[in-house]
Amino acid sequence: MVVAKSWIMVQHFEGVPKPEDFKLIERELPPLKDGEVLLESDFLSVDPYMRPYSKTLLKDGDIMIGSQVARVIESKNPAFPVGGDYVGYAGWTTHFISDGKGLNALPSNWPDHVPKSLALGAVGMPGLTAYFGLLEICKPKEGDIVMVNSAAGAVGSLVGQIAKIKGCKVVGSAGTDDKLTFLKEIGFDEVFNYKTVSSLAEVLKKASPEGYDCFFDNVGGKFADAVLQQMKDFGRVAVCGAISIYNDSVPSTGPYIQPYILFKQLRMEGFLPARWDNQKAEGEKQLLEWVAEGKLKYHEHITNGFVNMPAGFMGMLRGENTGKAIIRI
Ligand SMILES: NC(=O)C1=CN([C@@H]2O[C@H](COP(=O)(O)OP(=O)(O)OC[C@H]3O[C@@H](n4cnc5c(N)ncnc54)[C@H](OP(=O)(O)O)[C@@H]3O)[C@@H](O)[C@H]2O)C=CC1
Ligand SMILES: CCCCCCCCC/C=C/C=O
Repeated sequence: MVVAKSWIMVQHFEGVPKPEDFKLIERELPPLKDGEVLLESDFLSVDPYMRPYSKTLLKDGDIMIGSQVARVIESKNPAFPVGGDYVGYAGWTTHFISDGKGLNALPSNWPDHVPKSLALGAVGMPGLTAYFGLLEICKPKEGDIVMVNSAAGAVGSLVGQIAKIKGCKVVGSAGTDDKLTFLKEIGFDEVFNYKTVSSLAEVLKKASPEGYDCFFDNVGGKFADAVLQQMKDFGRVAVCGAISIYNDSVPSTGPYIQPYILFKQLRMEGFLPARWDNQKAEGEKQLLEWVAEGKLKYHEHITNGFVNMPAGFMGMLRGENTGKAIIRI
């Protein structure tokens, strides 16, 4: 008999998620039926999408959405042997039963020295987001100038490095000076702390007086408004995220962006990595290769203990993470 611990969302978040919005529950899992497997989570992911997606995908009392790297500990399905590692989307839970649908095996050539938690980060959804979002939406060319915000995070830190691999100049922003040091270490050309600069417009102009060819936007809101005004003609904007407005209860209004898009003839496109599911294996292979060769550096912000998962999530939204925010059981 296995008892699964899970975190539920007690009530829909109002503004910034708070500790009282989460509750830890325990459930006894039933015996396995034929075709089923029992998995135990080793690493769980906390991601910004959980905040906006909770509004549409969850109702009060549901288990929080999310993914994990989990190990098969009992199997009644020969396709999923005991000991196998899979990425699952079972939510914030220590154990779960699956019929195998939606379980994704880690790439077969996963090197021993690469932590399996990277299947939730640099070689997982955030990695694929950076890879396809940058290459397919921004379409960077050698010599292009690329701006990325939330640059020290899971996606942004990879975007900057992939842009460098492609021969671009990369400008990145983050919310602490320690994060700026990290960005310089992984190869960013120009960096700034958006929380301490007196004018976003000025710092963006100083970092690249000629403007920007590509903008990989993780933040949205006023930050995006400032960058859009400094795009070069025919610039490409990948709308990846809008973390600066996910917690807004009332939608804010900003400058209307159509004139910048029109007169600079910009191309601006939102995207979700599932669009490239048919190329997922190729993306994972390239990311894993770059990681194994040391061309793509990764950093993980590990929170230990399932009991601390809400704290890890709220901390990530506040900017406590450098690199990918991970919960280790
Ligand atoms: N399109 C897609 O399919 C995907 C989109 N995303 C989006 O990409 C973005 C980054 O995600 P991810 O890399 O996983 O997360 P991060 O690892 O970057 O963590 C979130 C970071 O956001 C920054 N942040 C928080 N609040 C603000 C704010 N008000 N203004 C500016 N920055 C803020 C913090 O860093 P700092 O110290 O710099 O403030 C924090 O560390 C998010 O918007 C997310 O929703 C992610 C994955 C897939
Ligand atoms: C049931 C869980 C759905 C998880 C979807 C993950 C896709 C991430 C897309 C992110 C968008 C913005 O952050």
